[in-house]
Amino acid sequence: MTTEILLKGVRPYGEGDPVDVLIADGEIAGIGSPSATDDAEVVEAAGQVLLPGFVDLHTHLREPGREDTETIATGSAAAALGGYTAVFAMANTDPVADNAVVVEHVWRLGQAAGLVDVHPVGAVTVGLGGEKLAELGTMAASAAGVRVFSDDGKCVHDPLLMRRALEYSIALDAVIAQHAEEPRLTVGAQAHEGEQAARLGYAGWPASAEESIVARDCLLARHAGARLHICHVSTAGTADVLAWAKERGTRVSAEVTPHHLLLTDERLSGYDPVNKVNPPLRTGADTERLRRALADGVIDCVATDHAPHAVQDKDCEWAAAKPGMLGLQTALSIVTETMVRSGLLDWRGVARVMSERPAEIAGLPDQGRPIAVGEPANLTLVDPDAEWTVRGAELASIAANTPYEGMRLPGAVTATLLRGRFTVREGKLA
Ligand SMILES: NC(=O)N[C@@H](CC(=O)O)C(=O)O
Ligand SMILES: [Zn+2]
Ligand SMILES: [Zn+2]
Repeated sequence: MTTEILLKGVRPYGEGDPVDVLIADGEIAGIGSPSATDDAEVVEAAGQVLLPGFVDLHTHLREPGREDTETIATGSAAAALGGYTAVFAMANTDPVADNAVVVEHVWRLGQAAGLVDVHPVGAVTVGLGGEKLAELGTMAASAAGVRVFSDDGKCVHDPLLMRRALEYSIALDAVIAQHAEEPRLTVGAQAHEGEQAARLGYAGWPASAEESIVARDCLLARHAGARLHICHVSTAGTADVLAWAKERGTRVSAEVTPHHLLLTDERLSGYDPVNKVNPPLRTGADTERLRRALADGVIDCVATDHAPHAVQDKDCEWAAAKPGMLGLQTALSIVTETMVRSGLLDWRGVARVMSERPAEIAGLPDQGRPIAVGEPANLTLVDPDAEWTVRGAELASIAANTPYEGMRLPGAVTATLLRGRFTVREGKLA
């Protein structure tokens, strides 16, 4: 038998009076004033909020291929420190995760690291080439049990191929996650198409390049009766399209990143490529609409799009820099800032958008579960009153490309439990 853990004085979902929560054998064994054995590990957690462990549908762990920027072990550490108990690792590695061998490799490395369940996302097309469907069936049947497929980084822009992928996904009970970017509309694009890009002289990435693909794919998914997930929604217009599609019963879900909830293209005046990301930072009106869409369920969940990059790929001229920013260790704080402090979500709502909905979308039976006796102890403890200052060099990722460098942020993850075992304790890896 494993040692029991007693979390003292926590508030599940930030609601009601403080209770003690007993964890034994990987499960929640008691809530209220349960009695623990003498050798139980007691954690004084007065005032802290207990949430189901976070689930990230969108992360880039860079292994295999770019282990100089992140590995599955270092990315797992960043995830656990960020309160995550499961993450989905995108397929745009080198080699691409477009076959059973690569996805099984990623799954096994994640289990060996043991800090978070790393679920590989399988590529939709061979080599992310957008020309030929990958073997979705063998990836689904592999030890990794892939249920989320995406060419993220690239858009599956051929409508016939997208239609076939959606049709094929039904039999696998899988979901196709689309990076919505019509490539013909974003040739050479460097920034959100608008006043700011015009002022800085950057080729623009128009909102319609995202919205047109989202609308098209909602129609394709509805026609096929398949499940579609939209990656990193970045525009107000996409929220409108999603609201319309959901109203008419389309099986579509969507995620928004913390950075698209907080940051705008006004940041680009500093010419610092740390702010370069795909899709680009949009306008204040977009962030406002995205926050409301997340609060009212038009957007289902938060996903980090954690995208580590090497110094030489970021510390260079804007046009040559790679798009993407770190996100795993700052997500909870950005959500606290944009959604909780603003009054748009309570902690019950945070549990929904950071744990329950992503677990449902990906079909994970043991994640995003209620905080109740007999449920698996995949849990996150949050200090809602804590503040901390972001230092890229201190984050667990190998890369340090955080856009929040030096910012003071609210909300801190103090502990994470995976199947009843601490992966993080007192804010540090256990
Ligand atoms: N978001 C990004 O700007 N970059 C991602 C790819 C992606 O999510 O499209 C990456 O892999 O670096
Ligand atoms: Zn993408
Ligand atoms: Zn991505």
